Amino acid sequence: MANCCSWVKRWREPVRKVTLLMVGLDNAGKTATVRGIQGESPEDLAPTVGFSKVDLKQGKFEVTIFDLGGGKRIRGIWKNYFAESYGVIFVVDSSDVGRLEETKEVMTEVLRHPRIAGKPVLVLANKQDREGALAEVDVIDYLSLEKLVNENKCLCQIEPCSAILSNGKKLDKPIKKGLNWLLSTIAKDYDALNERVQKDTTEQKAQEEQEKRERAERVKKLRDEREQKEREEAEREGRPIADEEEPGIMVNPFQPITAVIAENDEKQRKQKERKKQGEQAVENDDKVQMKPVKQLGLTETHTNHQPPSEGEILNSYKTALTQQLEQEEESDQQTIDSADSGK
Ligand SMILES: Nc1nc2c(ncn2[C@@H]2O[C@H](COP(=O)(O)OP(=O)(O)OP(=O)(O)O)[C@@H](O)[C@H]2O)c(=O)[nH]1
Ligand SMILES: [Mg+2]
Repeated sequence: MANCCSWVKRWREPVRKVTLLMVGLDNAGKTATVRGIQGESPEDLAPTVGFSKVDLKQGKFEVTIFDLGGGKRIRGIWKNYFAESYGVIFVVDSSDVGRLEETKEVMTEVLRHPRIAGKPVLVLANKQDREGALAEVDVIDYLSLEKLVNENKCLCQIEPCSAILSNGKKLDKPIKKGLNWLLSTIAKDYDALNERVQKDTTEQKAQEEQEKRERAERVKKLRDEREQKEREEAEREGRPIADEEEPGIMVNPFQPITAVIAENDEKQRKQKERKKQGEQAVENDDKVQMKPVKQLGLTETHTNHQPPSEGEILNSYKTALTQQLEQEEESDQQTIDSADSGK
């Protein structure tokens, strides 16, 4: 009867969405672990550049696991995933004693982060199949794990395991046990965790938006300053202001300089030709009828449409190049932003 009641209770439980973070140093075995959880063989692994996202169903849970790259240069993006995580899986290479100090530093930083502290943590002491791998107690000792989780009020379980032993059909038992512990711990405190996740993610989004706005303003300010400087320089040197120049000599910033020079040479040649034809026309007109210069407007027109000097060409090329660099800088920044936000 009791069994029946608990089955009904479980059956009536709503489906819960849970996001988990898989972190740890590079080469610890995170991707191998995730592959096993997915029911795949942990073969042909390559270092994770950025992150990979895995969705799976575990009983009443719809689980999303973010397998984050552990390389030194990638660790900076981890914090972008803290807000939305309900729990953490920290994978440790128990056979690499030389990196346990680094592991400890990284783990300390993660657990004491305000968006992680207080959340449940599963530590997988991986690569137990390797000779010389540290036993569970030694890993706890090396990492001062008890102190660390107590200080940060994280519920914690450690499982000695071997991700490599999962084989498509069967997940390494300790990993399975650990995952079950993590999900049931989250389930017990789901409402509070969920509320915290919603609040933290909203705050993080607002913060990201604010940073984006500030960055856009900084870029705009830089551009305005540059344009102002260019205007002043142009005024001082008595040459036309860049954006008021004839659009014909505006250079396509994606062309090589040789193509730009050739294009401008061609323009100059055509202008010279037009000028010559114009002069001939005037001469012919003169023969027929003398017209006042003002009416012809020839002198004025020629002054305005004189072929650009080499300096002007170089200047316009410089402007175009600066604009291109600025665009590249902006798009670089956007690439960094999207890598940062990771999604
Ligand atoms: N012997 C042994 N090797 C393992 C085990 N788990 C992973 N490996 C190996 O360790 C190497 C790194 O595994 P990954 O899963 O790619 O490591 P990772 O933590 O995802 O590394 P990054 O993506 O660089 O952060 C691979 O060659 C795996 O085959 C294990 O339990 N035992
Ligand atoms: Mg990986």
